[in-house]
Amino acid sequence: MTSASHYSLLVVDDEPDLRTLYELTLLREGYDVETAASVEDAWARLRDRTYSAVISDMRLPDGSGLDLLRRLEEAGRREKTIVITAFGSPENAVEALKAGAYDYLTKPVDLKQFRSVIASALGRPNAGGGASAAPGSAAPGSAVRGAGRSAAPVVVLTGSSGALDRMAGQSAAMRQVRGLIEKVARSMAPVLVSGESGTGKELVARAIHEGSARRAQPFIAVNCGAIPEQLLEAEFFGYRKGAFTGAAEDREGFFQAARGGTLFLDEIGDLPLAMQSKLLRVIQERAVRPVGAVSEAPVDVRIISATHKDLGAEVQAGRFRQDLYYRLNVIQIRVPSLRERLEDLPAICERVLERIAQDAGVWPPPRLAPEALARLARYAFPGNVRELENLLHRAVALTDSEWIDESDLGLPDAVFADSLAQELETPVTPAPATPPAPGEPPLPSDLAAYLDAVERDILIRALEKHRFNRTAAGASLGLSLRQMRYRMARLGVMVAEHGVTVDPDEP
Ligand SMILES: Nc1ncnc2c1ncn2[C@@H]1O[C@H](COP(=O)(O)OP(=O)(O)OP(=O)(O)O)[C@@H](O)[C@H]1O
Repeated sequence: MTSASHYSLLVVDDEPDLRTLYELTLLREGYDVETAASVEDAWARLRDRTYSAVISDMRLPDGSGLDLLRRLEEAGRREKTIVITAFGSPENAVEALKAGAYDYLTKPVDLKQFRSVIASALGRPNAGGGASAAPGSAAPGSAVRGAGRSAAPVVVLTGSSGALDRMAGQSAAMRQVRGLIEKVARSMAPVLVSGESGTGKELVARAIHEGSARRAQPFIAVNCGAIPEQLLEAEFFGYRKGAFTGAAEDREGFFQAARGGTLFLDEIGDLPLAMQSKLLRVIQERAVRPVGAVSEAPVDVRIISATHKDLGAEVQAGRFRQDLYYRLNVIQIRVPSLRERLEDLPAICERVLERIAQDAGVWPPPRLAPEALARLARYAFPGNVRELENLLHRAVALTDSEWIDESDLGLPDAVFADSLAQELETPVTPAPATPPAPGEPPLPSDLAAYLDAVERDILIRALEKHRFNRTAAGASLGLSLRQMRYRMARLGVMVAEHGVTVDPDEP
C-alpha cells in the first residue's frame, strides 16, 4: 500500500482553530499537509503545485468552497475535493457533489469520519473505522442467499469484470450514459440509475464501481424487492447473536459487507416506508447499528440505487420518502429503452452473441442474417436488452448453422401488431374513404407493401430536406424522434455518413 506521506493535502478554512485541528489530525495520519485561509490563498498554492486532495470549508471570507471547486474543475485538475458544510444545509452538500466534489462533511466534523472520508477519497483501504473486507475477498454478505427465496437478492462482485466493455452501443444516448459513468466514478455522490426493466441499470452501477477508487473493494448488489419485509433490517444492517430467535451468531449485513466499496440497491422503489426511514438515517449518519447491538459503527459505503419506477411520482403518491429521494438522487443516470436506441441493436446483438458463444465454448459466434436483424428492429422489446439476450439464447439453441435467420427468432407476427400499437402511442385511425375519381391509378395489389413504399419515400424526402437530422425531419411530419426512429427501422431506412441508405431486404 502507498504510504500516507505520499499524499499531499491542502486544508482551506478561515478559522485558525479548526484549521489547526484538521491539520493535526491529518499530520497524525502521516499525510503531508498544507493550509490556506481563503479562496485566493488556496488558489495561489494550487497554482504552484498539485495536491492529492483539497479539503475546504464551504464559507470562506472571499467566496465559497464551491468557487474553489469550480475553478479546479474548469482547470481540469485531478485533485479530489471534499467540502465541509454547515449543519442543516443539505442543499449545499448536494450542490457540491453535483459540481464534482468527491464527498462532503457536515459541521461539527466528526474526526473519525473526517479521517475515513479522506482515506476513501485517496483510495486507501480500511476507510470507515472498522475492519474492512480484504480487497478481492468474498464479502460475508454473500452468505445471505437464503433458502426459499424466489430471486437471489444479493450478488457480490469482487475484482473487475469489465462492465464498460460489456456495454455495447454507440448511440448518442449511450455515449451520454458512458460520459456520466466516467464523471461520477470519480466522486462519492449517490447516483440514481433509472430506466425500464432490463435496460442495463446494474451494468451501469458496476461500471461506476469499476471506474472508481473503490474498485478493489466489494460491489454488493441487492434486489430490494426480493427480500421479505421482516428480514430487511437484519439483512441490511446485520445482527448480534441472540437478537432474535434463530440468531445463533453475529452476522454482518449488506452495509458491512460493502465496507469500503459500493452498495447497489436495485428496485429501491420497492422498499417499504419503515425501511426507507432506517436507510435514510444510515446515509445521514454514515453509521449502522446491527439489530440487537447497543451502538452504531461507522461504515464507508457508496450507494448507487436503481429503479424502473418514476420515483418522483412515488414521492407524490406518498409511497417514497421525499428526503430519501433527495439524498439518493444527487446524480441521475437514465438508461434509455432499447426502442429508443435501435441503432445500437446490431452492436448489442453482436456482443451478446459473442458472450453466448464464449460461455458455450463455441467459436466463431453465430451471426444474425440481415432479415433476422431487420425483424428484431421491428420488435418493441418491452423487456429490453435482457429480453433480447433470452431471445438470442433461444435462437442459438435452435439454429444448426452459423447463421441465425428469421425463423430461429421465434417472434410470431402477432407480436409486431402489439409492438407497433404500443410504440406509436396513438390509436391507429383508418384514413377517410375518398370516392374514386376518373383517371386514378389502379388499386395496388398489395396494400401494405404499397403504403410502406409511400411512407419510405416520404421519410427519405423529409430526411434529405432536413439534412438527415431525424428529429427535425420527424417534427416536420408530426412525429416524435422515437416514432421517426421506429418507422425508419421498420422500413430499413438508415442515415449513413453521406445520405440515406435503404436496406433492400426490408418490405
Ligand atoms: N448495452 C449493452 N450491451 C450489451 N449487453 C447489455 C447492455 N445493456 C445491458 N446488457 C445486458 O442485459 C442484461 C440486463 O442488464 P441489467 O441486469 O444491467 O439490467 P437492469 O436494468 O438492471 O434490469 P432490471 O431492471 O431487471 O434489474 C445483462 O445481462 C446485461 O449484461
